[in-house]
Amino acid sequence: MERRSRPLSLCHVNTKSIVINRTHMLIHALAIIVLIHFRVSYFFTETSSRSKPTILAWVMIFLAELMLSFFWLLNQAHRWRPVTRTAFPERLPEDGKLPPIDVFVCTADPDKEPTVDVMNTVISAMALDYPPEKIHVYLSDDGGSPLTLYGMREAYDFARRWLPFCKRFGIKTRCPKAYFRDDGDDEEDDDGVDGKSSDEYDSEKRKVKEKYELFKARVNRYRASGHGDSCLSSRDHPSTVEVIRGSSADEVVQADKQNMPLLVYVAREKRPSHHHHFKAGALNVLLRVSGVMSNSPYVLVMDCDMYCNDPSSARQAMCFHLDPEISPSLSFVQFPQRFHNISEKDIYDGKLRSYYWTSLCGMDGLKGPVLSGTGFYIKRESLNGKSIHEGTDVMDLMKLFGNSKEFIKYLQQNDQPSKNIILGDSAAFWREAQFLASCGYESGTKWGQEVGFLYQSVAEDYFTGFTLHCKGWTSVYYSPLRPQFMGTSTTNLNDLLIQGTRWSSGLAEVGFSGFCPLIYGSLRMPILQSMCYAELAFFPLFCLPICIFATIPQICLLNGIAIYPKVSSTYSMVFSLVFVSSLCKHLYEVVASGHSVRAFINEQRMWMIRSVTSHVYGTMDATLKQLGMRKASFSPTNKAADDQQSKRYEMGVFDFQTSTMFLAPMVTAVILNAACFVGGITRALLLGCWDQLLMQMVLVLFVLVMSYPVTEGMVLRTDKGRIPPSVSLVSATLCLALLSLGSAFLGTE
Ligand SMILES: O=c1ccn([C@@H]2O[C@H](COP(=O)(O)OP(=O)(O)O[C@H]3O[C@H](CO)[C@@H](O)[C@H](O)[C@H]3O)[C@@H](O)[C@H]2O)c(=O)[nH]1
Ligand SMILES: [Mn+2]
Repeated sequence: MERRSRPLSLCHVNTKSIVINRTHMLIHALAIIVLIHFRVSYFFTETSSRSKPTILAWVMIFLAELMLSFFWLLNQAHRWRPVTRTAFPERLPEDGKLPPIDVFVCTADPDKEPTVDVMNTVISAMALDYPPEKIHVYLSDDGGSPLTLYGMREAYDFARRWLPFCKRFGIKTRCPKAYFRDDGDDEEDDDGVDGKSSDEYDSEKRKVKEKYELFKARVNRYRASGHGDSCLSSRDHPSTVEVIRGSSADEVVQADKQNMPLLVYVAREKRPSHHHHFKAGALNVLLRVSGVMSNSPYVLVMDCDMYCNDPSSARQAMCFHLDPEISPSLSFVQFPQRFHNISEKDIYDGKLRSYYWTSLCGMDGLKGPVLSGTGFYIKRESLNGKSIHEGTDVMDLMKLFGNSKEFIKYLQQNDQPSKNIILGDSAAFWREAQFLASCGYESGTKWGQEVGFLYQSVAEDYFTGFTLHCKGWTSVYYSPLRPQFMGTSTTNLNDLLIQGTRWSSGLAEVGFSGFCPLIYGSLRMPILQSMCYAELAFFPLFCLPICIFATIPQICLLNGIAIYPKVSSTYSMVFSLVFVSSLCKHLYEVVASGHSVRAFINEQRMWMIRSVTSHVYGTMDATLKQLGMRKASFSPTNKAADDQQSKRYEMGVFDFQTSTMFLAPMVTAVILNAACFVGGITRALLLGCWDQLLMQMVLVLFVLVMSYPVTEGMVLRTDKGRIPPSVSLVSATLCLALLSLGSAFLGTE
């Protein structure tokens, strides 16, 4: 009795953060009000310094300040009530009573996403610490590549060795690549060998390692033989659905089939004439195919670059999904994305610390975190768009879900999932599966609009989560000490900015659409929650104020136009307060989350770099899409590392091997700041106007110090990763043009 009453999970409100956050909010808000008062009153008082150009500069700076203040306000929503959680998997009911889970892994391109790595993800999912007959792993292969299918068969064979090994010795790192990579002593301590003699463990480990090497070699040989070449067919191929049963019958395997999770390969049909909607489209096909095979009530979604790092995530997620207190409205449990390939120095802020350490904990204290694409356990029912029960009219359901009677039959049996497993020996079944994976299946249905993962934005995760919250579903963020999922982060500037552009475009797309969180969201969810969504949707718009702050005060400085109060006036204190208080708050958050001052600097720097590059292009892309002048695109990030680039990354040296499109705005801004700084100092030395111009000089100096790696890449470095002189030249010309244009508008003389 006593056992039953103990909760499966606890939610702790982070009181200390709340006190600090709200106090800071109050002080900062007051300072902003004074600042606004200062700006507004300027426009209503006659002073000798008022000339048309000065007013123009002031208006621009004021607008930028208002935008920053608005973003700051949105940013406070997730700081209102941060929480953390604890789960108690040991209190779950016995295995027989646990619900089944379907695992979805997506891959798209065997060149950018090395097959062996994708299979590692698949194997780590098969090895989840959960009754194997209740785990069904589906891999969606958007590349339709024979190499991936071959890899799956090999992976299955290896898993027949690997799974019993993990179970027998209580291995925690069940992604073979990670396990053998961290072959050091720490790992063994961590993993323990569960009472088995270490000789036995060592010898088994050696054997398994041999098998793993063999598995890798076979896959790589297949690739080298050219069998896997699928460049041409990746956009044009029929559907394939296959239950993987392994190829080698002669192996002495330690596990019988009963102990292996179901493994299914799905390549949906792709034709140039049909839009395939990228990952969301792939996930929806998996929802349908799995719907007629296992139809588990819960689905774990994983990107192919993110493996299960701790096998207990399924049980931990169930602590929330089976908790009667929160379960009825709970749609998904989101685990953080952590990355295994981030260097000590993390120069590109690849950890996304502010998102995974601050924002999501904050949203968890409201209605729940944003859906973050990978590492989440979602209730299948919540993706149906409406509640379905046995009596629901079949014709109505067909309008929503398409014409598969089989699929609709299982849809209506949502409550008895485990009985549905068909290991498909009938031809009719396979025809149905192919039909569900065909590219024409969705036409005339509500897939992607109301049902499944939504197509509106290339940030399908964000948008799907948003509409779930709009419908009243909630979510939970759980970030235990040992990361449950480990992914591959982008580790060079080029990939990072391309990815950033896609994210910005996907987010801004929602912000600009009829689904704008501030309007559509605030009518359907608590205002604080909608502010959190708006913060993300408008995040790319930081490019507007930052581009102004990177140029206007500088051009004004060069032309002797003061846009900040005199240092001797009290207002200057208020401006300094706003500046320093936001920096201090950020620094505090970085340090309080266990990170270094260097991380703080990296975050500031990357925020500036992104604001003048990927945010700008993302915003433009979203605007053009909104105007119907551009189509959506999703180029998967490159997961195969380049040696030279990796070396530079490890050393903490920026790699500027990226397109001029990304480099030019950065370099132009730095040259402009440097030139105006020199010009401003000279002016002050000659004319002695320090009092008026000092604050501007400090701002410019701050920009220059933060962007030191750009200056270094331009002037001091000679390696391949430097900024090419041609780009510097183009940027210098751009800078000259900007200066003359700016001075023509703003110059007083
Ligand atoms: O047409 C496509 C394109 C991509 N993918 C898969 O989508 C996943 C994510 O792609 P990736 O290149 O790794 O992009 P990231 O920018 O790293 O992904 C982040 O951003 C995406 C939204 O832009 C989210 O879907 C992801 O979960 C999130 O990790 C990968 O498994 C891909 O194989 C497909 O299945 N089909
Ligand atoms: Mn990824």
